[in-house]
Amino acid sequence: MSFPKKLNFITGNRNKLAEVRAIIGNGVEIESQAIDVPEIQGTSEEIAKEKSRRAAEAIGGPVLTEDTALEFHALRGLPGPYIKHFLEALGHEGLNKMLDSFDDRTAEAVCTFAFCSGPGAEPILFQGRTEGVIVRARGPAKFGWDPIFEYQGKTYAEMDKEEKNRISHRYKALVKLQSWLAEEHEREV
Ligand SMILES: O=c1[nH]c(=O)c2ncn([C@@H]3O[C@H](COP(=O)(O)OP(=O)(O)OP(=O)(O)O)[C@@H](O)[C@H]3O)c2[nH]1
Ligand SMILES: [Mg+2]
Repeated sequence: MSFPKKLNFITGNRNKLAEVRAIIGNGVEIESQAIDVPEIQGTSEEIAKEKSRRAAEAIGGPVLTEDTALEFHALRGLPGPYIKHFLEALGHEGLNKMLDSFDDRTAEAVCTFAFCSGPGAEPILFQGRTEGVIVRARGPAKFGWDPIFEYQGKTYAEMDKEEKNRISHRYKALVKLQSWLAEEHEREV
């Protein structure tokens, strides 16, 4: 497989795209198409893989996709990859209330990128995790559940962009993706 000089990040989420571009910098060109790829049920890994397979089929070429999960430890990992629907239905306060009867409010933000080199190819996964605590909303509500995910005393929403992008689940996954890209490049030259 030839080393991808450009990545076509298929996502309907503009905030994800902005963070990916900010974290990757000038290393690799990130193109994007906002195609709505149907998402299956399953683990984060299964969902991420299938999303990239379907995106590769849809555009007939190499793609990068990403799936984000928010795992509440007290709920044994739920809502996990279904956080989007829980957030839409319950909002920040509803997600907090889900944990009010538990002592444990810890959670993990999980980002799983999948690179699929084309229709029929097996996707490769790059996962990053950041541990935090679910708190009552603090900070501007610009991106999903950022205001209720606290990491070392600050919610993601209270951090400036650079600060979040140095410690986030997405940053950690992109470090792995970038080192894979560098290895592929080494192999080619
Ligand atoms: O506060 C947040 N900080 C983040 O860093 C973050 N990353 C994702 N999300 C939200 O979590 C759900 C994942 O669902 P998701 O992975 O299916 O994403 P999506 O459907 O928006 O886009 P995509 O599937 O087209 O890529 C969606 O509600 C996203 O808005 C975040 N919220
Ligand atoms: Mg989605």
